[in-house]
Amino acid sequence: AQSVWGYDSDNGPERWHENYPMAKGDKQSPIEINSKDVRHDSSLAPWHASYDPGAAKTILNNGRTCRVVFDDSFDRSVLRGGPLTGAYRLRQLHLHWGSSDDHGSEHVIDGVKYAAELHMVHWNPKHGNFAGALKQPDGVAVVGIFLKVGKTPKPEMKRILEEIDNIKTKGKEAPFQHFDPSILFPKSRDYWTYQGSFTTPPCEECITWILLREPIEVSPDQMAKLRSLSKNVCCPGFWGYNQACLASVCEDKKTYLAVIA
Ligand SMILES: NS(=O)(=O)c1ccc2oc(NC(=O)c3ccccc3)nc2c1
Ligand SMILES: [Zn+2]
Repeated sequence: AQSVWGYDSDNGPERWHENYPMAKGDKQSPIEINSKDVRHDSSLAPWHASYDPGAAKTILNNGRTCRVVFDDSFDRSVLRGGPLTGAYRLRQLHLHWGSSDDHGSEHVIDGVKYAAELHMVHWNPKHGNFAGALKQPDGVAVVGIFLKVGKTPKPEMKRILEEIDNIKTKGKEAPFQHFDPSILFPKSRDYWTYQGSFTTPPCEECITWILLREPIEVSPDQMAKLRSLSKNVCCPGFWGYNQACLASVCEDKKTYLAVIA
């Protein structure tokens, strides 16, 4: 259906601008980062996150990704420093992944596509609410963490991925409490930063990106678990990058259904 955006040829990034004019902006994300073009800015401070584990509320499968939602009704879980002025409130975190380990991240670093990319979305309370913050260049700050498949997976990722079994179908939401997402941060706080946008519609150019240089590791079966989320939502919705794997699964199902039919 043309009306719903996605990653197919008829509703993909090349056509998002038809419904979301911002998609044709000059500060669109994601981008490729080439170390040779990166400039060191000595005026940048280190960034700091101080999250309250009690702020975690629910985990939901919105038909595109799995999203953990936090209480952002006051400065309870905030991100400060780095390129930011003031405290930005953590609203949600979600992931982007692909159908195989050689792709899936949205940002590409020196030609490297990681298996997945985790986004922690924060907004600037000086703009009143999230919807207001979307309209401001300093409205939103997203910390991006790259995930690569390895042998020493981060045990903390387990918590999110274990929950996936409870939100198998689109629209499913489950309680997700007592969770401090800063346990997902890699050892190094090194980061790249740039002014960009939402990587999916509405593509608003309101994001200060803070991309962590050091990836975290997940195990092969943790990646499979993430991809399994796609398997159970075989609908033409807007799955995003995992559209490919969903399509393959759908394809299989269709073929399978065709066989049944
Ligand atoms: N990949 S991204 O650039 O981080 C990205 C892209 C698109 C997004 O839409 C939203 N909406 C909410 O969080 C939201 C949460 C609750 C209510 C309304 C909106 N967050 C996004 C982050
Ligand atoms: Zn994202």
